[in-house]
Amino acid sequence: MQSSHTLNQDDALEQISQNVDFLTQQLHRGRRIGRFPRLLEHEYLRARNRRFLEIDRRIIAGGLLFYLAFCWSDILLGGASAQLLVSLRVGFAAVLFALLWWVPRSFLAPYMMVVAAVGVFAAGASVLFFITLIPAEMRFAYHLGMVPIQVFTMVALRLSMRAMLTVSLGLFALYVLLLLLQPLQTGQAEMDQILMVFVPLFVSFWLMLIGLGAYLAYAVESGARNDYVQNRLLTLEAVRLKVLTRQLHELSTTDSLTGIANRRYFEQQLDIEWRRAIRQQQPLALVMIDADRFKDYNDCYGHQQGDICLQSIAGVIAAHCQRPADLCARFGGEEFVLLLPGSSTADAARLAEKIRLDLAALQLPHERSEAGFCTLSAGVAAMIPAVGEHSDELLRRADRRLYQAKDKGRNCVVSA
Ligand SMILES: Nc1nc2c(ncn2[C@@H]2O[C@H](COP(=O)(O)OP(=O)(O)OP(=O)(O)O)[C@@H](O)[C@H]2O)c(=O)[nH]1
Repeated sequence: MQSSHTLNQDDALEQISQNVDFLTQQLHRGRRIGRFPRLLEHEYLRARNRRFLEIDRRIIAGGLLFYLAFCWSDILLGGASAQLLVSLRVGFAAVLFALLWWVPRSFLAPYMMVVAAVGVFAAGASVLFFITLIPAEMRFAYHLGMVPIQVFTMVALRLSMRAMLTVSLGLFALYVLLLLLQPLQTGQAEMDQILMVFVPLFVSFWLMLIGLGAYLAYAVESGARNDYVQNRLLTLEAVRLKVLTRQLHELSTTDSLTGIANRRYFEQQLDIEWRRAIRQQQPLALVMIDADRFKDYNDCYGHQQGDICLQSIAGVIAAHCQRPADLCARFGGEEFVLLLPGSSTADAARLAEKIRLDLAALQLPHERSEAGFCTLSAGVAAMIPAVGEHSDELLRRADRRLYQAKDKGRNCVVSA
């Protein structure tokens, strides 16, 4: 007989195995940063965003401070627009700081990577906008300002490859647009000659940086996805181990035929309760129960039917085992025990009598028994144990009374 609890555990193990197979497949698929199947992708993005929020809020704050530090260049190079540039820079940084610190984390978490990508894009776009405001001969310096922004996008933020490429190519496109709309010429021949060399070099340098960034983002993202799956597998293995340990514990303490505790577990509990009874000087009661004429039952109805009968008897006994400390167990063969901490002999005898009557009420046919149906005999004993006494004494007393019950003609409870 398998308990529903065991079935649930088997279901849980089956579910774990399916999940392990599914995740292992993800590890072995060809494309390393392709999206996971829908649900897993959703969970991955949630976990990634949570980590991103924890780690990268400080990095973004550092980036913003770095961005703010360039107020000095606005003042030095901005000419008539210096004040405007500083105000725009400080205002922009303040808005992002406020967003990072005052918007609740729980609200920001799902969008953190998008916020970071939009933030860095806006920072880059602001620098490009500043270029349009400063004197022509100083502009090239601000072109160089795009380098730290690109590096920050690539390295510090650890954006997904898609986000990194979107931000980088977006800024690059804006830069090209700016070059088309606002030629670099300063009107100074020597300066313009240098810029003619500088700009193509800068453009190709930037494109190379984006290529390198894409490769880095690919490596980081595929590693992160791999780690995520490996971590999920480790968690599943830990859960599997827990379920198996619990199952092993149940197997070693449960009687496989009846589903109630086995003798080994009973003996452990008897030892524990015996010592507790000594400490607390409380009574400990034991009922030994034996099916009557069970050899005849087997001979008459077959061993299989005998097993079913033993399950019914165990069911009746278990139904009366209601207090948390009460324990019923199969002692062996057709013999059962009931351990009742805190119960007196009279209490335990009353309970044993109820069990006897309940089994009789089932009227399980047994043509070779005196009653014509299945019955049981029980011996009851209770003790307030003293230091130095052994729990075997309680077992002996209950067993002796069980024999007395058999001698009295069976189908009865003896408690004195
Ligand atoms: N079907 C079945 N029978 C069992 C199991 N364990 C023990 N038995 C049988 O239970 C019977 C016990 O017989 P006995 O010890 O002679 O006692 P009894 O026939 O019940 O007679 P009394 O105890 O004197 O009433 C034996 O025939 C065992 O084979 C079991 O798991 N399943």
